[in-house]
Amino acid sequence: MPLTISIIQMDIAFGEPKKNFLIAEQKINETCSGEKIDIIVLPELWTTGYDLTRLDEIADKDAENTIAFLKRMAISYNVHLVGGSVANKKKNGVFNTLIIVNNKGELIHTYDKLHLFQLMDEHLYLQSGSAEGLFSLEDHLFAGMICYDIRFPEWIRTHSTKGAEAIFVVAEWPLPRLAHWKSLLIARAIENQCYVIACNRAGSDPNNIFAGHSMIIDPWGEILVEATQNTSTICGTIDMQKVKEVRKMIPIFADRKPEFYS
Ligand SMILES: O=C(O)CCC(=O)C(=O)O
Repeated sequence: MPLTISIIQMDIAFGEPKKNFLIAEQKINETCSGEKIDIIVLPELWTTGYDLTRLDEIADKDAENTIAFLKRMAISYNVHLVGGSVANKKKNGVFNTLIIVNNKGELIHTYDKLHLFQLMDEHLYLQSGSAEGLFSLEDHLFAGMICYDIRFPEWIRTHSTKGAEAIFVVAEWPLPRLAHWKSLLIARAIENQCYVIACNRAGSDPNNIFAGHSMIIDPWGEILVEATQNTSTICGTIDMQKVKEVRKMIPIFADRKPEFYS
């Protein structure tokens, strides 16, 4: 059964979680007031932005507020949420955590960003995760990835060889590397023969202008929908039959020779 996805490419108020919860709620309300949406996607660090020096103060303790918010949205609008990532303050530090909640309001999975991006000082303020991003919704296996993770094809492959049919990417990807964003996302879709559903943020913060250009790419590498650089919500439909067809036509998973790869 095809699934309709809504990607919320929002601007993020720097270091202001309260404001960002209001923005997200309004956008979720707007996108759910039209056609039936199955899955909503939010961007990376959407409650705080990259206000890293204040994380101790503004990070969400055990992501409690964010999880409660996502559960409330999921039940109110009967929608699954790949609820973006947030600064998540645990006992052993602050993590960049992606949260998935299903349309019954159940917490399905959390994934802590594995690869920390040194160019934006993440390694100085955040802890690296240690577990996979696989999760299941509507009887399909998906994977959640965060921004810089897409530069590590082996990490995405770890998930596609375990059966992921779509990769959800949440990001705050800066404008100067827009060409990398597009090329990497398309490459990940083609080489893993899966959908790539990528949600970037819009706007700017004191250090960066962000690229926007959220998109949905099919398993053949075709872009189905793509946002501009501006704040917007884009919708598209994915059909897992297409994943089966492409994987049958060019059976790369059967043809792999992992014994030769280091
Ligand atoms: O890899 C890049 O160029 C951007 C990565 C990034 O912005 C992030 O991981 O937050």
